[in-house]
Amino acid sequence: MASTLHSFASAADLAGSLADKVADSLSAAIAARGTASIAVSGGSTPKVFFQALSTRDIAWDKVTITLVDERFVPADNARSNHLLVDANLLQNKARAARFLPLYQDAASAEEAARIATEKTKAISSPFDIVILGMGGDGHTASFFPGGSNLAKALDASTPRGIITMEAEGAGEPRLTFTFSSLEDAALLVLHIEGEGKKDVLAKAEGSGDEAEMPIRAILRRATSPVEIYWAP
Ligand SMILES: O=C(O)[C@H](O)[C@@H](O)[C@H](O)[C@H](O)COP(=O)(O)O
Repeated sequence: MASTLHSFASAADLAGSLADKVADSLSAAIAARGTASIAVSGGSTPKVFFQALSTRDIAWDKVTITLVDERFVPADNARSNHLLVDANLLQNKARAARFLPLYQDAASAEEAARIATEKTKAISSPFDIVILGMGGDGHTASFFPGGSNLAKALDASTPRGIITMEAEGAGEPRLTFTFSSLEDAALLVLHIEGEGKKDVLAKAEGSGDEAEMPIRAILRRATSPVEIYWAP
């Protein structure tokens, strides 16, 4: 599917513009269905965007927020994406939103993925909004090169839901929504920042296997147009 690059002079400009776009999309979904859903990524990039979005005056009590992926750690662990969202997005007006975590206090990541899949089925699909990030290795979500479940994660026929992923660059075992869960969001955003990530994107947009740079699956096969938000 096509992608559109939206470039900004600064991270602050990008955050404000993306927060406005997301708030408008959430409000449109609420007007149409009475509810709205958004799946966000963790990492270091989204923090300023989360803070901007948290201030937007929309019907947050009608919004369900979840994560694109999560490290298999509890929410009090510094590596937790839940902790990042709690500290930066579930603040201000967005405090009224419902948050569905992926991490579950289970005996294994596999059991946590099974439970999280069941619990997130309550979110209507497709997502209204998905915000993806991208690592320097071309991963997105927890679709890591060499990942234990990469083929299953990227297979369009894999049912929607959450699966585990282990990979050299991933740290802890990961819980991640599948490609099939993310690729048809009404608003599909790839949020990256820095010259280095722009170079990684250019390489990903070139030829090569999806397994080498899994972001290629989104860029090449997503049903929805990919809105790429970039700032230096
Ligand atoms: O759990 C995570 O880390 C994210 O979901 C992951 O997919 C992230 O988006 C990329 O790794 C980019 O991370 P940075 O924003 O830190 O570069």
